[in-house]
Amino acid sequence: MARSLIGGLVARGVAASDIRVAEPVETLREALRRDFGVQCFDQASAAAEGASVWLLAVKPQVMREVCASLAAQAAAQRPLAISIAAGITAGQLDRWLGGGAAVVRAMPNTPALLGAGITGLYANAAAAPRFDQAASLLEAVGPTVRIDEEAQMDAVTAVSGSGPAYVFLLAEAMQQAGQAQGLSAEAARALVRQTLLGAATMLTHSEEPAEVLRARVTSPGGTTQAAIETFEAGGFRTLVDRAIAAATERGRQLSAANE
Ligand SMILES: NC(=O)C1=CN([C@@H]2O[C@H](COP(=O)(O)OP(=O)(O)OC[C@H]3O[C@@H](n4cnc5c(N)ncnc54)[C@H](O)[C@@H]3O)[C@@H](O)[C@H]2O)C=CC1
Ligand SMILES: O=C(O)[C@@H]1CCC=N1
Repeated sequence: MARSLIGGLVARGVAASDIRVAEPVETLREALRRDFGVQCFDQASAAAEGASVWLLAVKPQVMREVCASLAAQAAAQRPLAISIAAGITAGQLDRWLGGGAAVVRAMPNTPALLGAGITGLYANAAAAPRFDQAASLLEAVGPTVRIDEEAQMDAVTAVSGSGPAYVFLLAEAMQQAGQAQGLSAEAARALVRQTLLGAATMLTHSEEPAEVLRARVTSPGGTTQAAIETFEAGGFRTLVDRAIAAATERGRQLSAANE
């Protein structure tokens, strides 16, 4: 995810020399330098030195350890700390950074790499005066949505953080189904990719809700109706509801498991 954000920021004119990245894996550091020209370090403390904004992009399971390694610098530098980790709360981040930290929880998604991401943002009280700074950083890779109730960040994660994977799953399933009906892999892939792009473009350019756009494709007694009835009879909406609820719950579990 950090790679997507770095790519998006650099593509949108942020000076690569202003971005300092911590990455313990040498081959990944080399790739970041080569691809984006950013400064790379093997320790978080080295990357954070002198920086007024920290973007914490490690796995939830290692966030505590990384924050602890930065606590002394957090007390001295008083940075704006932005975490993109699923589940980990602002209270946990604040505590692990030593207390009194300005913390923003951000939940971006991987289309950020193309400037087509969307990010949910929640700020704790200490970060509220610096909210715009966090928003403008993430806006380099797509629009942002301010979330006032922190508990809702798990739902943001479930809908838009994980969301691209649901679309890719749909693409995989449609492609396989097209091939099962006799299309070549190449033809099925081309048809599915452009169909998803076209539908997503209509969703973003139209004032009409998804429901109306769907109805317009669905001729009475036609092919779409046959497919939609099959989806509905198979419990499609319930399945999506259960999947998003499971992802939301996993966010809560990630917080509790890393307490
Ligand atoms: N993948 C996604 O679509 C999204 C991920 N996130 C969040 O982003 C975070 C990272 O997830 P991914 O990018 O998927 O994982 P990843 O495993 O691809 O990236 C994590 C990176 O952190 C590095 N790392 C490990 N220990 C480190 C340390 N001590 N200091 C600095 N870097 C260290 C790893 O070498 C790795 O390159 C997670 O907290 C996840 O919840 C948030 C939104 C979307
Ligand atoms: O799967 C995950 O936990 C992360 C958070 C949102 C997308 N990827």
